[in-house]
Amino acid sequence: MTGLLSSVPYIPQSRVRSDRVCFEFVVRLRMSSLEEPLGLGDLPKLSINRLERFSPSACRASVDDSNTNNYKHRNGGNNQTIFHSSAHSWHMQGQYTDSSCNGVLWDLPRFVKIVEVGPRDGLQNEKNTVPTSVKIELIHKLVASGLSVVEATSFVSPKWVPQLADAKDVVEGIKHVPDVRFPVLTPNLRGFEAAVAAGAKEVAVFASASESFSKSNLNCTIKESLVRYRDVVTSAKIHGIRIRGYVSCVVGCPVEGTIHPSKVAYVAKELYDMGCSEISLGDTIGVGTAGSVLAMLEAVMSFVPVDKLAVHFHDTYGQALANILVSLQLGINIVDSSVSGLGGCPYAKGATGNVATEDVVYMLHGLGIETNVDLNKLMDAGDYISKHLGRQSGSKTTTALRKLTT
Ligand SMILES: CC(C)(COP(=O)([O-])OP(=O)([O-])OC[C@H]1O[C@@H](n2cnc3c(N)ncnc32)[C@H](O)[C@@H]1OP(=O)([O-])[O-])[C@@H](O)C(=O)NCCC(=O)NCCSC(=O)C[C@@](C)(O)CC(=O)[O-]
Repeated sequence: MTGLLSSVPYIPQSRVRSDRVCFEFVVRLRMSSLEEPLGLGDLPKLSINRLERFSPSACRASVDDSNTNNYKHRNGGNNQTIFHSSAHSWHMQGQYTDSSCNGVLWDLPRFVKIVEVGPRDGLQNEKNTVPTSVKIELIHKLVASGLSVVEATSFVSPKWVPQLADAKDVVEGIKHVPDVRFPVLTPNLRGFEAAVAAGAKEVAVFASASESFSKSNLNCTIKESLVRYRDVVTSAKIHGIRIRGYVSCVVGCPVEGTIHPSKVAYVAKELYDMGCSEISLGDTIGVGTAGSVLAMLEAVMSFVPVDKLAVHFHDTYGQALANILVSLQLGINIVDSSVSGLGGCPYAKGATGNVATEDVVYMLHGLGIETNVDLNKLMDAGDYISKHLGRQSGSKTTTALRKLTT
């Protein structure tokens, strides 16, 4: 038993509670000795869903000096204010009160990398196929706003996702754009090879923590998908191509309901161990809350370093920003989002769009966190695609700000 206990990972004491250690021990033990991930009934009844009270560590030094006066300096000057300066001071970017230092907001990252998934996740679910030229123009506008990673399209079966059947042409239309990363989704080696042939320099594979969702999204079991992805990763390494791994249904599945954190940890660890450089955790149907997301992240963080994790929230229940905030507090600094809140998965009925990038940027800038994104230009990109789709932006920030300025 002592030998087994030594395999429990070191956990900083400030973040330890005995039930968490026990939980991690059981997960690790199970993962090291069994091929299958844990089932819901496998674990002793642990109170992992109770919110752990982290002892607030010292606030970031930058919080002390963050206010609207120095925000311009901290943010490179591209987002000082986006309104007429006379009124609406509550909207000022980067505004703090002293409460940010009293332990309510602590340990937030200084910079968050936003992975814009609108052109892929956003458009894959549209009823009417968006013309290639519109997709390319949208990507250019997103890049112009300062976004440095834009997931462009998918090399999946056009029978499964006809909306993205023009993947090759989209990649062709953006490949001259410098200094921006354009990952594309690949479900198998065939998709990977097509992506590379088209000129893609970065790909993403997507597994699921739910067996049912894996079947409906990829037509294979979780295990089979991981075998496929091992081939993709091997090939990606040969080509020197960076590869991201997604885990879908990290909190809930449209068929299975609640997904246990250990199942998510299992798939995330497999993807990380095979060589994915970043693991994006997707709440595909947007059912997570800060409580369930915290439990899930803690389980995953026992196996994957926090700086390799990204979060990907759909906003079906309006919880996405709260979930992002709790993720930031745990140390995650990569956030996926979709311009205008576009999106949804064709194989996840009822799921609405991703959290709107505009709303994420508004929140992050309000917290004094840098993104290098210009909110005005981002809203222009959102207006462009919303106009094309013939509907209002799904971003609350855009809706509110447009009301102020028109
Ligand atoms: C995996 C497959 C292909 C299996 O599909 P299958 O039907 O089991 O496999 P298959 O090998 O029989 O192939 C079916 C047909 O597709 C072709 N095919 C096969 N592979 C490719 C390829 N790469 N590119 C182009 N064509 C391909 C293949 O050649 C064949 O054509 P046919 O012979 O009938 O004419 C299919 O299930 C598929 O494409 N699934 C993708 C579904 C998808 O894109 N879902 C949305 C993305 S995931 C998501 O949104 C979640 C995420 C990532 O955002 C995170 C979150 O929100 O939580």
